[in-house]
Amino acid sequence: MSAAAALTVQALSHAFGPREVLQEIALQLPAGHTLALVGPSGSGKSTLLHLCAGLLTVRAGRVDNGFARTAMLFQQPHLLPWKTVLDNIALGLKARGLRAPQRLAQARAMGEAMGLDALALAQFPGQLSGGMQSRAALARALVLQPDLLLLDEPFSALDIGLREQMHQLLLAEQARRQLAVLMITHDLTEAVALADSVLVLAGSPARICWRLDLALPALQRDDDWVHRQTALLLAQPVVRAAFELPPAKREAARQPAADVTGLQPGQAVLQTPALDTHRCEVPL
Ligand SMILES: Nc1ncnc2c1ncn2[C@@H]1O[C@H](COP(=O)(O)OP(=O)(O)OP(=O)(O)O)[C@@H](O)[C@H]1O
Repeated sequence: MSAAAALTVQALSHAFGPREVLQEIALQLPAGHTLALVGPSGSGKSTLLHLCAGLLTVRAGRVDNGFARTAMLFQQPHLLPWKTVLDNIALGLKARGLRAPQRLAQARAMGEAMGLDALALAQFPGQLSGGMQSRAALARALVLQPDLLLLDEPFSALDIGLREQMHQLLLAEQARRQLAVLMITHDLTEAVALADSVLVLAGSPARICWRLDLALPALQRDDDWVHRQTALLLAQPVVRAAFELPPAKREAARQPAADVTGLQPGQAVLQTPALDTHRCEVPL
């Protein structure tokens, strides 16, 4: 992977038949960064992720994926029920042409790093809890040493404790190497906990209507910080309108809009420079 590797999306629009879903989307995701896509149901988050993954054909605009290896995690773990957990994790390595002893050793090491012990690795997916299956799915993706990880809400069905464990595993992997992550989530707190930038998609067709840039490294964020930033994000009228929420009543709505960048169609507006705010990098 070159130091300048990035996923770049420019002027991306998409329609399903006559229905326009996305309009003029632009984003850039460099190595080591995390971008979270949030927005109301049906706003086109999965469509955007699938266009980035090459699962849908780009018809208007551009998606340039400069990363050498991309992996994707879906809402469901999609493990093969007739293979052991270890074999599931090793599956992608077989496609890479690794010999059996090598791929099983790498799969075992990654499974263990994800908290799967020898017993769990020897079992079939149906014998594992949902949380263990999610760990296996994450191990199967990470064992391929991707430079870019696309996450389609893989943690949404997990309880709060398991979800936190998965976050820590992901952050540890990111700290180890320059893994870029593009994630969809319905959970604004999760987005603020993990992402360097949160992009809010809304409208019909959807555009990026708001961007929140968070300079504090994810590993240094504590619960108070995450909740404060989430409250500030949720207090923004544009974000509330995106989710069809009534106007905010809480104190957060009266606080200055720290750490947020509102994007009007065609222009970037830096609301209030704050310590944690990056310069807006969305090419419009
Ligand atoms: N293959 C398809 N054919 C036709 N319409 C589609 C297709 N896939 C998605 N859509 C429509 O495109 C719109 C955006 O869907 P998409 O799944 O991208 O939204 P989303 O923001 O990911 O939704 P959710 O948060 O509920 O998962 C929706 O109206 C959906 O019905």
